[in-house]
Amino acid sequence: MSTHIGAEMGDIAETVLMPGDPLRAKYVAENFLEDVVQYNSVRNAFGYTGTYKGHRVSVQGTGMGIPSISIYTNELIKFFGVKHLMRIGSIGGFGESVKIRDILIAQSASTDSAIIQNTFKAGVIYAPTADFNMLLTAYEAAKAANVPVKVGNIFSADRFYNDEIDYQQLIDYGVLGTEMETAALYMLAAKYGVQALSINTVSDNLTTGEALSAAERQSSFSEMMTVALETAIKL
Ligand SMILES: O=P(O)(O)O[C@H]1O[C@H](CO)[C@@H](O)[C@H]1O
Ligand SMILES: O=c1cc[nH]c(=O)[nH]1
Repeated sequence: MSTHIGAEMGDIAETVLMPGDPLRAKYVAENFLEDVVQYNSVRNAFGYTGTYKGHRVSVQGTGMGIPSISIYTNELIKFFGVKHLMRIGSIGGFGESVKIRDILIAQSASTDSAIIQNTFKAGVIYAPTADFNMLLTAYEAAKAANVPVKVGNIFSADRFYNDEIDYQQLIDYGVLGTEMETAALYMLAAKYGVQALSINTVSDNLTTGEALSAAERQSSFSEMMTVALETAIKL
């Protein structure tokens, strides 16, 4: 048992899917997993373990933002022995070439969060990076499922509402979209010697103003979950 996860060692699989929204964790458990056991309801950050095609997989809601995902990442690794952490998130796309419903796999994550400066000594700007084996496996799973997928740098923002940031500069430097967790996930996975990947469905586009309806969001997210689960069983 840890401060924010009311489970025992062994209750959580070595591979954990990590949506920000706890209700997305519930949706995955109810629609994609078999023999499901709910192991966490502390703060309504729902966590479940079940099987997918006979392989044990867990899914844990992480909440929004770097402070929140950092709590769950630390506890999953340190208290429950998790080895593969896979964010399944939503993301705002940048530029006209990033389409609604595209899946963006984060090869790396830039950030305006202070976690990098607070971790490394002055002068070092660490680059949080995906595990290559997980990334390659997920990319191949997306291609096999004929799902539109792009791989590259994303931006893990400290603020959802930010009218002071220069999004155009990020676009000019090839950043694909913005969410709020991946940089911390990758940095902490590296710190503890485990593997992490962030897979995100484009729910809206900050350049074009397009956005998915709630119903469209659900079916598009299902494609991401299939990619994530097909990846999980190959690790
Ligand atoms: O849909 P999730 O996984 O929560 O991810 C995105 O959505 C939230 C903001 O609405 C942030 O957590 C952001 O990263
Ligand atoms: O953090 C996020 C997630 C989805 N869309 C955004 O614009 N930002």
